[in-house]
Amino acid sequence: MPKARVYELAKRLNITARELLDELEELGVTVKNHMSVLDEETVNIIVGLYEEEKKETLRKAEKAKSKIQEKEAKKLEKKLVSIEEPPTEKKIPVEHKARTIKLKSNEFKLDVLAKKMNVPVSKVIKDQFMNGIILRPGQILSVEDAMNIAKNYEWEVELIHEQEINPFDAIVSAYSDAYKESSRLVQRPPVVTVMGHVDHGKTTLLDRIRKAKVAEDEIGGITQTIGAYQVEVRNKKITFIDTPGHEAFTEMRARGAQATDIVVLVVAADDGVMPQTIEAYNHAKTANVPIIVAINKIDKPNANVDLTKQQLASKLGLVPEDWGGDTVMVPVSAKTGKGVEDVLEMILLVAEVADIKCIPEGNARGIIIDSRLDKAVGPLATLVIKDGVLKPGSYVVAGSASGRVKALINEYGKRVKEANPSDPVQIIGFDEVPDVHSIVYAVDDLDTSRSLADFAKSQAQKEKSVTTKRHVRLEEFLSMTGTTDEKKELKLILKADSFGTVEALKQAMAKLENSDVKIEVVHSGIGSVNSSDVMLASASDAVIMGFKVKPDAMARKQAEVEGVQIKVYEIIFNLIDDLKKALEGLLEPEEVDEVIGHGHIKQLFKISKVGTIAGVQINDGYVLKKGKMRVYRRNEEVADLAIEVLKHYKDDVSRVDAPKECGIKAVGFDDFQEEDQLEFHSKKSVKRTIDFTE
Ligand SMILES: Nc1nc2c(ncn2[C@@H]2O[C@H](COP(=O)(O)OP(=O)(O)OP(=O)(O)O)[C@@H](O)[C@H]2O)c(=O)[nH]1
Repeated sequence: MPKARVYELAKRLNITARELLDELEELGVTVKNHMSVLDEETVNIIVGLYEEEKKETLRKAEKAKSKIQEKEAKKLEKKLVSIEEPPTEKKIPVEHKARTIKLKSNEFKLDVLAKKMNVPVSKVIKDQFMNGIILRPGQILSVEDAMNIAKNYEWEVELIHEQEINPFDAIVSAYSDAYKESSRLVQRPPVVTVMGHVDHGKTTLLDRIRKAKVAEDEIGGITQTIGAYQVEVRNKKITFIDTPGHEAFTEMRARGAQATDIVVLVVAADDGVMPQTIEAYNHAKTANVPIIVAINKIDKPNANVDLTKQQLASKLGLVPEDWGGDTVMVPVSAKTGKGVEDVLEMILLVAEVADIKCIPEGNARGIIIDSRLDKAVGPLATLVIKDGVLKPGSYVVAGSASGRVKALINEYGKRVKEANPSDPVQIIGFDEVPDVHSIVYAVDDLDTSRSLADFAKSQAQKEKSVTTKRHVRLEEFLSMTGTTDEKKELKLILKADSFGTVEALKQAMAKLENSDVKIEVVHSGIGSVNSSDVMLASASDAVIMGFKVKPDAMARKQAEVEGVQIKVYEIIFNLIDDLKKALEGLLEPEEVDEVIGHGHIKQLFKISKVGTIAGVQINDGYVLKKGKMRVYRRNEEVADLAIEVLKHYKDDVSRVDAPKECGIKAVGFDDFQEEDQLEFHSKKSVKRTIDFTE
């Protein structure tokens, strides 16, 4: 509405100029007299106020009429003739408990909020105007604004998260639909991951293959490995991924991205089956990936291929073909090169049987196996293509990272014009470093890639704010598996202090199974619960049970992130009893321990008669005096302590938050060292991931 003089506007509003002047004064608008000109904004606000008030009054009149409350209706109608400011609402007494209004994301509008608060829109506008905030009827509000406005009337606003449509689902289902049309599929080269126990020769074998198969001049072009390379054997390609460990392999799977088609399990013939051989095998097995065993170091005088085979059969159930089994085992020496050709031949053979296919054309998708920020070119991601063709100029998205491919670089540092299924390739062009192990999709245009990335970003933020339990918990096993007729299966990862105990536990567990429930030990091993166990549990939806072992610091953190439950026991009876109850659906959710923060010791103060006070920097979260703290030194837990004194400067406090510093005296412990890492934890009756049963 254009500018107007006071008397003109008053006329339009059917009130006297005096009334309008009073109103303006109340709103804090200074005007001289009834001839003063009001600017456009003020006119709009006043008109909005009156119109809203009129509407509100009409609504009330209608309502009153319909309820045959004649008196009220007449009063209100009368009010319409000479509209006055509604009597200021009485302030709700402070002791009145704040009420909650639940709004969907599309309901953050002034009118909706006012209606839900049962306050006329005009009043809200007026009140906010007094606070220096200009609102208009129908205005869309931010969540924060809505909360602030509501607070004035003793209301709280809550955002209802609606089931959002995940735009990535449409892309994924387009690929799965295409996979259903077998005529569209063609074979692609196998992608191979080499796994095995530390020092059994994974790197040497990969290097040997590369040297044997890649022309010298190309090797010369490699300035730094991109984490994958391709070789050609009898005109057929094989891609090797140089994953840093089997955790990475399983993490990809946990994210729904299986990069690997075949696993080569390297076992040194002079050392045999070792704990990480078993871990690696279990990762490959749960991923349902064919395994070829490379029995390595056969050049060594103490190499014993038969003994290794025996161990593979007895410990892993992998029986070699020459003993009547179905596992391909190849004796090799990565050092001399003997048998390496056989490994490659076997990979091709297994690949043929496995019938590895892809959608050869169309928009590409791939799996990121490495990513980093390069000083010269910015975000850099290495991926292995699964389907389609990726070209420079393609628009891509990987989680919250998006962009346009500026350049594609192969493993020899050369720019390439396209990358086809199973090719490893580096992408330059993402706007941020994409998460390693996420899936890259090529899309039609920049808008699509940006909006997908925005969606991923908002999802990630939501996930951060809501602690979701994503995996099975012992207490809820029966209820979570529902009421299907199928036999219910509780998946476990079992870690103990000795092989004997593992075996004893497995036998005891077998006795617990009945016609309705089955226990599947996905992986068992000795030693502390590590991040590999957590990733495997996450990928296979298993609970981790530890007997006389504890999770290491990394595993704890990862379990929190992945929502994996770790239960630790000191007494066999308790472990078995818990399992029994879980299978019978009788296990009560218990009070659990929650990690609330981390810190490290910066300085030590030794005070006679008192003991050692640790000067602590809180890195994240907070510390509670009534909580406890675990002390880690070189990644090993050295103590779990109650806190006797918690000080912030000179004050005794009950809590200190990051990034503050504080002084801590622990109960009965003075043996701190500078740089000890601290993990603060506290009991909570809410369900969490790590339970210390004893
Ligand atoms: N004699 C002999 N030594 C080998 C052979 N393969 C590897 N080695 C040696 O074994 C040691 C470990 O080999 P790597 O290739 O580093 O083993 P890895 O499995 O990659 O080890 P991590 O990366 O630490 O897990 C090195 O000293 C190699 O030279 C082999 O076939 N014969």
